[in-house]
Amino acid sequence: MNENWIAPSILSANFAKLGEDVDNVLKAGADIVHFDVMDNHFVPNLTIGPLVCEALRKHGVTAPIDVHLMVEPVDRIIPDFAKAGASIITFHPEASVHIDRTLQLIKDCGCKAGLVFNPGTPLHHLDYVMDKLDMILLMSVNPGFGGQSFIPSALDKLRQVRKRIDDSGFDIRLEIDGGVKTDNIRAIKEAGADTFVAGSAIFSQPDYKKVIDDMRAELAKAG
Ligand SMILES: O=C(CO)[C@@H](O)[C@H](O)COP(=O)(O)O
Ligand SMILES: [Fe+2]
Repeated sequence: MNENWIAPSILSANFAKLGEDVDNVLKAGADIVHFDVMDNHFVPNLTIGPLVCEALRKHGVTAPIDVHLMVEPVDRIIPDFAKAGASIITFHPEASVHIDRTLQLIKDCGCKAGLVFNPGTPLHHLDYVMDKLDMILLMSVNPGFGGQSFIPSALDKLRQVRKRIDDSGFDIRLEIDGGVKTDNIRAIKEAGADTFVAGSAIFSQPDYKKVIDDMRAELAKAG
């Protein structure tokens, strides 16, 4: 796999032809599929669940599926997503009463596990669980919708988390989600991210390959 993962958010894909759209974005060079799950309770929007994840697997999608849970409570739905073919499952600490238990549940189900931080969520939730994390996802918009603008304070937060990961010595991906575009991806990489969710930036364009190639070219310039 590439060192930098491009993760198209299928929230901005065409749901009327989702399998085909996911095939096309993977063919265009995407590394993983970012799968946004919203419950109209934890966030003000309603999207897709395990049945759609399973349908993508049955359709033939073999790339990792990165399930971003924006639901509360989280534990009940985790085994269903694992059975449906999820590879990575991330959740927000506000949505779980026992984050260590939820992380362990994800791992016991055979998936990689991660925590998601909203722009205003402090990082202390990382304090005692670094050894259980495969991914840390920082939101650079408030969750619920695609197509929002990148919140600049996420860059400083990325730098802080990059240091925490490097100091820990654990192998943890650092993912950024919200408002990622060709013109800011380099600064985001330089702040420490290695996994880049992009929804509207990719799916709003007719040529997915051009956007992904342009993003990789920007990433290659990062110092
Ligand atoms: O989790 C979310 C929104 O809650 C994201 O994954 C968005 O879907 C990203 O979309 P863009 O900001 O890239 O359009
Ligand atoms: Fe997301």
